Amino acid sequence: MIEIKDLHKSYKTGSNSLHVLKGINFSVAEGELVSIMGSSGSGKSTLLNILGMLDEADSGTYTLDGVPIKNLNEKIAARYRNKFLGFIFQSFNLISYKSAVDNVALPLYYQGLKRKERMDRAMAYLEKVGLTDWAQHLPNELSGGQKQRVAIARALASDPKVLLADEPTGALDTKTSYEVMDLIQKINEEGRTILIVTHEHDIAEMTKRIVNLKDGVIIDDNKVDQIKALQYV
Ligand SMILES: Nc1ncnc2c1ncn2[C@@H]1O[C@H](COP(=O)(O)OP(=O)(O)OP(=O)(O)O)[C@@H](O)[C@H]1O
Repeated sequence: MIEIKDLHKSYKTGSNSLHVLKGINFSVAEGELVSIMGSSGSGKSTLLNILGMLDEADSGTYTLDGVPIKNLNEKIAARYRNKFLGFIFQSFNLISYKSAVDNVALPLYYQGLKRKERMDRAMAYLEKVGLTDWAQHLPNELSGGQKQRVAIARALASDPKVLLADEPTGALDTKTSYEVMDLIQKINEEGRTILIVTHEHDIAEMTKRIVNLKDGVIIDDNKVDQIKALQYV
């Protein structure tokens, strides 16, 4: 589903250049649930932004569902992004003056769906995340966990092949974080490929594979089952 080879990325600030990704190689098969871990500044968000086609690498290759992502014009890139990728953010990024159902339905408007179809689909995804009764509420009437559920429903509504989540539990308390991760696991079990950036070990251990970044390189990449088995040796 995802294949990246020898990816490099630097940021230029004035006369300085900061080499953030220094030759990243990894692939993610369809249906995987992967977390990307690493300390602050290790390049996690930079990598996720490139995977999300929100930014481009300086060199290396990125192939998404067999399609090389490079030098696509903005229109084609946007179409690919909408078709293949769904995004979940730490701060939910809901539109404050729109109800839960309208937030979920909004991306479907840009896909050209008619109002009734948008609303039916948005309600179906709200039901999936357990928020049918909250459809008409505004974001500020919802708890953090509920807001993230709305954001997950919105990400799913356009039926992307891959979900990319940047610290999806970063703004939530522990109990709510686990509930959101339970939902993410359920969505993954239905076959959706999911990548999560997190700096929390217990959250990463609720995925199936942990990729560890340090100073712009992958220092280890292991299945969670194997990590857990080793903890008991
Ligand atoms: N647009 C930018 N311009 C300049 N430097 C940047 C830019 N974005 C990120 N950086 C720098 O690149 C490095 C990696 O940032 P990145 O956000 O990818 O790290 P991270 O692992 O996600 O960190 P955190 O856990 O704190 O979010 C940091 O030193 C950061 O300051």
